Amino acid sequence: TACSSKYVLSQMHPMWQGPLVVPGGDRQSPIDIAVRKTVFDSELKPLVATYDPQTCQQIWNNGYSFLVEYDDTTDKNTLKGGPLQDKFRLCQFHFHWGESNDWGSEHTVDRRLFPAELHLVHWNSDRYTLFEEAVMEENGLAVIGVFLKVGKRHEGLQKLVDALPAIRHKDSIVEFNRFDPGCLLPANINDYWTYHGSLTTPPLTESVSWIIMKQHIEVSHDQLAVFRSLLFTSAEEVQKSMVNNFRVQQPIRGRTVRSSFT
Ligand SMILES: NS(=O)(=O)c1ccc(C(=O)NCC(=O)NCCc2c[nH]cn2)cc1
Ligand SMILES: [Cu+2]
Ligand SMILES: [Zn+2]
Repeated sequence: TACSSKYVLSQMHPMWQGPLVVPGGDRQSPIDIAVRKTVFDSELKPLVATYDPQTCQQIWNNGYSFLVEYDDTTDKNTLKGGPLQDKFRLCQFHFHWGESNDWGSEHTVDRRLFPAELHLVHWNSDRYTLFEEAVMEENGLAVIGVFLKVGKRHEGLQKLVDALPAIRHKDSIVEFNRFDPGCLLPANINDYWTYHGSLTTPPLTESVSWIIMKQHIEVSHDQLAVFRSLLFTSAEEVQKSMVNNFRVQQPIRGRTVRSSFT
């Protein structure tokens, strides 16, 4: 496993990440999960994720990543339990990845980097009526993070991979239906780490209950290579490959990462 010391990532950070550290921000993401410093919390409940593939709407390149967006005007795609007090609605999922298989994830486990990380973004529909409201509130969002490793081909991911050439440039969008986000979750979703943090791209708001899965999923080298064929740039601009779209890690600032397993 590649450790981050082998790859001292350049401190130069593309402006898309926004400032390296948000002034006054003491709950920023991503972070390293130092396993021996995590605290087992027996009160953490099993996670209950219920998703309806029919509510999948579009896939688009927003210039940071590619997003698969769901109809979140009803309670068809919900997440509850785990560390959450309320019911949350899936709004979108997206990934972060590197230019090579040696790095790409935003979170790390004992400094171990993964080639990519999936984020399933949910907002608190018990307390708010719109994502845009929830994104500003401390208990507004819940994001499930799943690490990707290079190995066998992920059959469920292929439908998504096949749609990527159509959204190569920034701001391109295509209709995308009947995709079950549940197929991207690991077999066991009850072993996770959880902590309070932020969005990892602007607006970087400290409104996220992070739920990072202990178990990774596997995708093939070729599937990941298609992610890297996307562009940060729009059709008129000089082409820049969409790679290394992860934020540098942020100070833990005394936060505790809880684990649902011993
Ligand atoms: N990397 S990360 O921390 O997980 C993350 C970073 C930024 C955003 C964000 O800014 N997200 C806007 C957005 O997703 N807006 C959708 C609006 C919407 C509502 N309903 C359907 N789409 C979401 C997640
Ligand atoms: Cu900068
Ligand atoms: Zn993300």
